Amino acid sequence: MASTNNSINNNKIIYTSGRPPWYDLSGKLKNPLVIGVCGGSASGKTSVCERVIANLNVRWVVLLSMDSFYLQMPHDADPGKYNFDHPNSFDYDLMIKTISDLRQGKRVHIPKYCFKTHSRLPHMDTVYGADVIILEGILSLYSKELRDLMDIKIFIDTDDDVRLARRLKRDIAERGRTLESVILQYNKFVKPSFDDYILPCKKYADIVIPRGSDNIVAIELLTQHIRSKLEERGFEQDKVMKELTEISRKDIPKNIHIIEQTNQIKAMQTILRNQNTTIGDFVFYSDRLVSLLLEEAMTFLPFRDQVVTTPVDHDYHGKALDCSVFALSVLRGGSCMERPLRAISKGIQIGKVLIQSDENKKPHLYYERLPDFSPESHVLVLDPTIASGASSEMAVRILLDHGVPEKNIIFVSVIAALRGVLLLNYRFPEVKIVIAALDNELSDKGYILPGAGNYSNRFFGN
Ligand SMILES: Nc1ncnc2c1ncn2[C@@H]1O[C@H](COP(=O)(O)OP(=O)(O)O)[C@@H](O)[C@H]1O
Ligand SMILES: Nc1ccn([C@@H]2O[C@H](COP(=O)(O)O)[C@@H](O)[C@H]2O)c(=O)n1
Repeated sequence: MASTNNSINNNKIIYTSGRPPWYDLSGKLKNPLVIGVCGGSASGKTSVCERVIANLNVRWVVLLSMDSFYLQMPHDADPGKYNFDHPNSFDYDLMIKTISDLRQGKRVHIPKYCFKTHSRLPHMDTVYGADVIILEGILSLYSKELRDLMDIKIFIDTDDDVRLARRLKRDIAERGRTLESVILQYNKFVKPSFDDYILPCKKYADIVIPRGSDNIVAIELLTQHIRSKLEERGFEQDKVMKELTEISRKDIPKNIHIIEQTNQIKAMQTILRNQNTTIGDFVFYSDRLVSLLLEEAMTFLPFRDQVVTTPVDHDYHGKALDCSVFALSVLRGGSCMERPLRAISKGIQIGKVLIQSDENKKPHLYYERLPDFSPESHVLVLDPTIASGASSEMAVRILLDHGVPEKNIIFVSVIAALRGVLLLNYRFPEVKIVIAALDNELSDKGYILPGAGNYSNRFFGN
């Protein structure tokens, strides 16, 4: 598989093209489309999936490989005598649970597998739901329970000789094998298991694609079919984007709050946006502006009435904070906002997530450390910029996954691009978004324009 992104466990990659929106315009969870792609080893399953994903141009696709679900080979087993092509080599229970959880929009942990050591790696990948979930693997259509979770079942039918030739090349180059070992394994296990278990799965397929990724016509037809199935389910990305771009600055939805553009606020922004501003000044004015933003954000927290007695023995009818408040810092940018937050909110617990975009500007979760959220928690999300809105969506989704209600989330950002912030609001209409500035443009490279450049680089000086 081409390494367009993500986590590489030696040769196989869990491809997650972007992250999910999960919700329709009314905030309801959408049903993702689950596709199973089966076929012999090196038939081109992964290559076909990649082509379909590229053609589809849907934002949220998860491509899982059955290889991630190989059971641990017994310690005393000889890899040369072990049948990796038998159904018993796979953890079907985990596969079924994973696909079923993903269908429900739940977060899942996917094991990583190493073909060189024939074992699971200690770390897992965290994957969130998607519009389209694809499971590819030699026996992905073998289990009825798994098939029942699939909306479209595909079999890639590539000539045996072609597959063997490709496998030889790949296994020697990428999986640390010798010519002899590949041929031995092929004759002893791969070919017999193909005949006994894999080929019989063809009868379950809705679509059979001869010649794998060479079959451009079949791939195009499949893409169109998936598109129409997605439309039936209410995934209308193009329409949504068009509607969003038609929203004018005057019709900004009520949960997007831009702080009052006083001269003082404009002056701070001017310093932050100026390319000649020194790091010292950038940090100073960032702290100042973020403090004001956070104060404004906190006005959305629930308060209760409280009466206190003043030192001159009079009652004062005041207010007290009426909830537990946490913060979620979206690293690295969010760390620029932590100091002013700690100065305002004594002892606040700050969770951290590291979300980084790949070369296709798709966000991926690399790290999370979270406090114990509850349905009563209110959370301030700290991220100084909202560009495309994709990583912001992911941060919100993580909170929802941990039981924080959407209405209890307040997203605090210094500068947001119009499109990104509208998209975030579209996905999560109840999240309050508090920003200091709303910029009109987003460049092809994903930079907010006019923007302030890379916020954390300017803050930390690198
Ligand atoms: N149409 C093709 N022409 C040439 N090589 C291909 C083609 N499709 C796949 N390959 C190569 O064959 C190997 C296996 O392809 P892959 O798509 O990973 O198959 P699978 O997922 O079924 O094992 C890879 O090294 C890939 O680059
Ligand atoms: N430790 C392992 C595990 C699996 N295999 C072989 O991988 C093939 C499945 O992967 P594809 O990408 O080709 O679908 C399967 O045929 C196993 O023989 C292995 O060699 N070693």
